[in-house]
Amino acid sequence: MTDTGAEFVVVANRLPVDKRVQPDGTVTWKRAPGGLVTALTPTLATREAAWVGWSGAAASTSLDEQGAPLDEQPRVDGIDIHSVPLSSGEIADYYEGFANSTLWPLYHDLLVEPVFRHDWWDTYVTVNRRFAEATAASAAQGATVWVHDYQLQLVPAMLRELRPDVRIGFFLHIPFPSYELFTRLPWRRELLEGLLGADLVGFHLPGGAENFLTLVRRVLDLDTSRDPVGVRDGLGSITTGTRTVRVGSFPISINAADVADQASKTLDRAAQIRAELGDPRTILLGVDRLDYTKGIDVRLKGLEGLFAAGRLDPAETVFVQLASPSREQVDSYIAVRNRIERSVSHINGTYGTTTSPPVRYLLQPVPRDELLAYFMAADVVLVTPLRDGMNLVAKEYAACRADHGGALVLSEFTGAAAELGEAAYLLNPYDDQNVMDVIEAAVTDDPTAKRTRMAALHQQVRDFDVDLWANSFLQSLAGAGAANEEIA
Ligand SMILES: Nc1nc2c(ncn2[C@@H]2O[C@H](COP(=O)(O)OP(=O)(O)O)[C@@H](O)[C@H]2O)c(=O)[nH]1
Ligand SMILES: O=P(O)(O)OC[C@H]1O[C@H](O[C@H]2O[C@H](CO)[C@@H](O)[C@H](O)[C@H]2O)[C@H](O)[C@@H](O)[C@@H]1O
Repeated sequence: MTDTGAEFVVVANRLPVDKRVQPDGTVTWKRAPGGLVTALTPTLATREAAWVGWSGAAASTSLDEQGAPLDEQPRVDGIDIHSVPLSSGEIADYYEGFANSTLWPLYHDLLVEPVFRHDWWDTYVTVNRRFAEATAASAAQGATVWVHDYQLQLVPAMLRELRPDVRIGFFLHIPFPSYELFTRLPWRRELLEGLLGADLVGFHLPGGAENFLTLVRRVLDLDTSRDPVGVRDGLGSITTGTRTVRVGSFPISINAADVADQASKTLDRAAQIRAELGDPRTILLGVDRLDYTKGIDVRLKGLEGLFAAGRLDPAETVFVQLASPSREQVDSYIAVRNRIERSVSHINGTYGTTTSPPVRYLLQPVPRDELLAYFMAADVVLVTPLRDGMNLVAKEYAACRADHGGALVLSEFTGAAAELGEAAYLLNPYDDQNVMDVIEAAVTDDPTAKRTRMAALHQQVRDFDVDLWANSFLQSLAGAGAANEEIA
């Protein structure tokens, strides 16, 4: 880190680098390509930048005099990496506990029952404070700080307390729930007050922004705007003391030109994948973290129904599900994995032969190039979440298909449906009949109609890419911060 600190600081639960410890104990850090780091690369490249986050592993370093693990600060590709250490107990209570067993299910429509535990909350506060302190130490005077996601909702107010000179933006990557769901939280006031430390609070969809405005008005009794919030425009506002917090909708996207370019180099591998799968008439594909929100079981049930009714022929159809292990210590994730694996076995046992099972299921992340080759090989991609903040897989598939081949089946309950819903094959994952009808239509529809739909999807993601997301958020933040600084 420079002596004066960074002028742009990203704060996210995850670091954009992987830490490797060699057998001799030497530590190396390698950039890990992820959605957020790709999105922010142009911004990070043009400024003195720092990234505050967690390495993903329990801290193995020694403890300081307060008993907290010591942190690490490598510089990787010009970014000051500030690694916030978490002990294994903190990972259990803050990450697996409060973030992923309380907030995640509550914000995703109670798909599983959230667990409310005061000891988890206490650790969430402690860890958020550690992130805020690390950020305060790494930011230059007047820096712009962009805090990300539900794991760190207390950071904006904690950071403002420590560093009133910095501009603070907060972006939530998952859905933001209604008053009725959110107010179940025993700590509803604290979480809202935490977010109000920001100059700008951003959501994917206007609905999330409007839920936030309603909650602030009703729970904290503050003055807020009441007009509908627009997309990248028409910001809402909240008055708190002498400050105005702006509230907006900024749908995240991908670097579509880059994805299309990379995908165009995988055509040989795509042809090889089709051959390896037995050259079926139809390849269906799912790509997800193994999460109960993603509706992997929904698509399996739909497929089974279509096989059972003779509407799709299992001898001519292969469904490939690429699943990445996720949050594996959390009970609800263990349960959904068991459900999915039972269903895969049942379908293959009932509708397959020993040499050609209709479902191919992989529980491992695949390399990026391989993933793009699967997108190019797929006739239909199934994106069927019960609830999802955005869903970048849907956008990546649309970006890959510059050839206008393939078809996208997309759940209404994804953020992506707000932009891709007209040209995708839209389904309601809660309606078994509709799931079957829509998957069947995407397989059997007239090829010209499919090409028209994919051309529209591809154009949409080319026109609204990730630069637009980052730039529109940061421009709104600059405006919101400047207005507050004038008053101060
Ligand atoms: N390289 C690779 N990327 C994956 C794999 N599975 C999912 N991804 C990527 O992970 C991201 C998932 O983002 P999204 O659909 O928004 O869902 P999220 O998991 O809830 O963030 C996308 O960029 C996917 O391409 C995999 O097996 N390999
Ligand atoms: O860090 P993990 O616990 O392994 O989880 C991975 C990320 O999952 C979530 O992704 C969300 O953000 C995407 C991009 O905005 C969006 O498309 C998707 O709908 C969301 O589910 C989570 O929000 C991230 O914090 C996690 O790092």
